[in-house]
Amino acid sequence: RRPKNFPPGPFTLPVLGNLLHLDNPLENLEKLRKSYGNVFSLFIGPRPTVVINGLKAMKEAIVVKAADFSGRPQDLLVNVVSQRKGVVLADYGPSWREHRRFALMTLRNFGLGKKSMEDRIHDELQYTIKILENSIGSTLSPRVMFHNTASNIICQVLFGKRYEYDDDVIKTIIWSFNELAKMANGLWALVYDSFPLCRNLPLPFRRAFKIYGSCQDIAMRLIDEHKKSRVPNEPRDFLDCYLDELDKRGDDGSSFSEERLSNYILDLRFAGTDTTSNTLLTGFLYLIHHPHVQERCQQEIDRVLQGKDRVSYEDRNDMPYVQAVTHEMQRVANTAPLSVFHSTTKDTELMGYSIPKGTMIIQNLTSVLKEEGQWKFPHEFNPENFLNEQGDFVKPEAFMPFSAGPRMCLGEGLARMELFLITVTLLRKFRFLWPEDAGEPDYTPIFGATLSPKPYNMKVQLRS
Ligand code: HEM
Repeated sequence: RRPKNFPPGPFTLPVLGNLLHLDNPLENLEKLRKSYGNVFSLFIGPRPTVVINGLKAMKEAIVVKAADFSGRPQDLLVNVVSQRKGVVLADYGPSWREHRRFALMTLRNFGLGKKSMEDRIHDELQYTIKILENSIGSTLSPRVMFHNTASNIICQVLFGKRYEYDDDVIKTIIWSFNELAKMANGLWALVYDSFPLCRNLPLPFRRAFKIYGSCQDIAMRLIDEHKKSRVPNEPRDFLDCYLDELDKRGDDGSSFSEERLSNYILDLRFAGTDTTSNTLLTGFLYLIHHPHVQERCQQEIDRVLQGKDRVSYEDRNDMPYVQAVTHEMQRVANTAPLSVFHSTTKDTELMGYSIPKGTMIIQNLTSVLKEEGQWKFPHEFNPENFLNEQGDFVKPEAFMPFSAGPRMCLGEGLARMELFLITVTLLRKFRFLWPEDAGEPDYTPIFGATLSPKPYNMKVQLRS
């Protein structure tokens, strides 16, 4: 039963609630939005859930009433498996806040350290360039390449280390997180989430605990290695910074601990890899099929960089067109279409509806990134969405791929730097083409933990 003045929604089935509506989530949520408006409700099994659509309702919830809407559901399989620690799934409260603040400050300070964030990105790009150079004259599937680039950049930031793709550590982490993502979207997670009495039974969801445990063992080994080789107060990476912070805090009862660090680095590695790599993968698919956009970027890049040996993040201010393109790549990639689920922290209201404490909240970011009235060309790939009449770069309010408010993506700065530096470096050196025998491109995305394009191949040419 819907509580009094709860947002409207479709008829619910016993036990299943509205699960059948989530079969093809993005399409079905759009249909429901058309029937019930920008704020509607669903039952995921027995769990009441409110779906928020469109810029106006989204802002009211996550910006204006930020504190009311910034919780995370705490009793889903994924939370229990990750022990409600880390940062992505941690509930709104002092320990989440402390950890979030620490990560933001640490990531920002990397720009000032011996090896800046830009250096780390450029170092990794040398490997990407080598792969592309070796592929000239043949075709290449860019999925593994972009995934490896994004994974190694975040690993360099977190552990000061890069991994070859066949390294056992990274293979285990990738495999484990893929399995966990599949399980989180599958039937057994639903049984776990909906029927608490089943939780202690030896059912297949117990495998998730084992898989997460093996990742945590790897994280603990990395922490031990760092403890042996570190010089206090001379941090090489994020992990060293956290260990310095632990020294500083001592046993003051704060929420910082080695165990929490292991959850934390797994969270950051996970949140910072598929998101960036799938954005690049989709972005390059569109660039390949819009050669005039690729060429215009190359002209701007050549003009601004001239004899410079590499692009710096500062250069973006002189490249309005490239900026518009990287933002448009993100808008169409729509990599985290339903954000990360939120939860209400107290009884509250949204657009006149009453929403009780503990209600699960789904932010339909797709509905904002493609909202008619907010964009010049909501349904096509067109960098003009980010350019004004004078050709200056402008960012509309509805550009929300990182969400907004206090839970907004913590890696936004790093992700934006990566997208700009990688796109410019690769477009400066190469031309990307569609293989003649590849048929028509299929832009239909695959829905998973993040949205990704279907696998595709590309051809690479060296620019003279
Ligand atoms: C194009 C790349 C990326 C996109 C589109 C993206 C998108 C998002 C979105 C939509 C959220 C949920 C915000 C909310 O709940 O309201 C999020 C959260 C988060 N992201 Fe990202 N992200 C990207 C890259 C990264 C990177 C590189 C990192 C690593 C440093 C990262 C770390 C995080 C963390 C830690 C959170 C949880 C924040 C919290 O709960 O306080 N993300 N991201």
